[in-house]
Amino acid sequence: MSQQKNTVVVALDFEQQQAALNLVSQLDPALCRLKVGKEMFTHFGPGFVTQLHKRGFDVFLDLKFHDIPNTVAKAVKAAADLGVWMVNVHASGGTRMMSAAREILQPYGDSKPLLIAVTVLTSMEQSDLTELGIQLTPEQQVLKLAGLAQKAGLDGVVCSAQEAVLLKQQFGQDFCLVTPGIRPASASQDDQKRVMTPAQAIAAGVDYMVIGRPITKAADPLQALQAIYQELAIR
Ligand SMILES: O=c1ccn([C@@H]2O[C@H](COP(=O)(O)O)[C@@H](O)[C@H]2O)c(=O)[nH]1
Repeated sequence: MSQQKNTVVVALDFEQQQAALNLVSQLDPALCRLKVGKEMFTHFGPGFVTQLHKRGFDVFLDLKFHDIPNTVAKAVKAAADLGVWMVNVHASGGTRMMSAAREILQPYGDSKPLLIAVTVLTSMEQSDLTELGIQLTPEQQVLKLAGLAQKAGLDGVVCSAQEAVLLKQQFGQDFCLVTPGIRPASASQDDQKRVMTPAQAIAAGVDYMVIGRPITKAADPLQALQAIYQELAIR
């Protein structure tokens, strides 16, 4: 288990910018990274990301781009120009789309963001795939999409921690696994389906755990984050 990594990425999903900044002011860039998703980016735009950067945080821009290759590549370039630490696209956009996203980042060299592909959303279970006409289990579908992401040269995938052991075996330790759907044992599952506790996720080998509501809706968010690290016994 890594003693160094800043493994928790706090998902900032707030309607009010000030509410998010109030939480951020309690946090430390040495303790966690931050994720900005569709809700806050649609409300507050790149300026919100810049504010987080000015406070010293690494930002995962979780916009899950899914479009034609040219459009996705240009959007990924815009994210790189914004200076984000991590950006993502949907693996179901296909290998050509993912390759275009990777290629446009090449001129950024060492300063390019990690480029990650979303496999099967952690809110989805077998019946959701069946409804879409996909005859594979979530694990099989994740494996298939992760294979496409690796072939396209991406840095890793968003998946459930439930798939982590298999993915690390299949694609190697350097293939980065980013896992939402993390729930401390006492927390509500909310709309997540494929969940694991923080300790289970780390034991399974995930690199970064995305955690939102169990921290952001807690009466004392900093205490909730610290309790997660205590559970992992790495802080
Ligand atoms: O498969 C996915 C991909 C992204 N997410 C995002 O992660 C957070 C999870 O928040 P919680 O409050 O901890 O459920 C949220 O921003 C999602 O958009 C995901 O959950 N699953």
